[in-house]
Amino acid sequence: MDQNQKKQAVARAALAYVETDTVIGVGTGSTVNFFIDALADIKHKITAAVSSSEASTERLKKLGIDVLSLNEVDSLSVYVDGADEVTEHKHMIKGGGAALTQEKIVAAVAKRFICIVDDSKRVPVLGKFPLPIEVIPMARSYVARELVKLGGDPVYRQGVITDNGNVILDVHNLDILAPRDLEQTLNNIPGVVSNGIFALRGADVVLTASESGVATFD
Ligand SMILES: O=C[C@H](O)[C@H](O)[C@H](O)COP(=O)(O)O
Repeated sequence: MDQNQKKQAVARAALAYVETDTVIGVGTGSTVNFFIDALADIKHKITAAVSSSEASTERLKKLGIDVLSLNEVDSLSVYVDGADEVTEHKHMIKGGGAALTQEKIVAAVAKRFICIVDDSKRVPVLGKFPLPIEVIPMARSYVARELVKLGGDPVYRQGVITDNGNVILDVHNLDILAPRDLEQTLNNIPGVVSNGIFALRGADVVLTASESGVATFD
């Protein structure tokens, strides 16, 4: 099974968490793209979707799935999204596709977060994947200096502007042994819009595809 087949298998497994007649939250990325494609087969089952990026909104709409703005809904039954890294504590790094801020907001509204990954994303400790941080453009250099003080090695993601009009710093070499503390510390730096640690609100269920099938961890 190649990586795309694993992504497709785990995306299809997530359909079991889609509740009838509810609005669901949809993440961003290559794994979620397989989920959106699979969702099209059962689109009559849901009321609509709330999306975490322009890319996912476009894909959902193309497949005839209604997309609502988050301000139009009070609750989401479930949020389905991929991750760049996930631990056994269901803490994640996200934002490889620069969609972290809207992903974090949509996930916060959802009753359950279903994380869908292939086995290459499972890690014992977060941090090998450079940690994405969305930053207000005029604060970029200041935030970078603060990140160096925290022991990180920030790299400006050239040519990328987020859906919110901001920039991304990818932080290498951070020791993420206490993800909830670091998530909070990073949130407190003026100019940081959000950071890619999802630990204060981690996943509720992690579905992992490997050669032997899809494993559920909840
Ligand atoms: O900003 C992007 C998101 O956090 C993605 O969910 C994450 O990067 C995983 O993407 P993929 O499924 O393409 O590996």
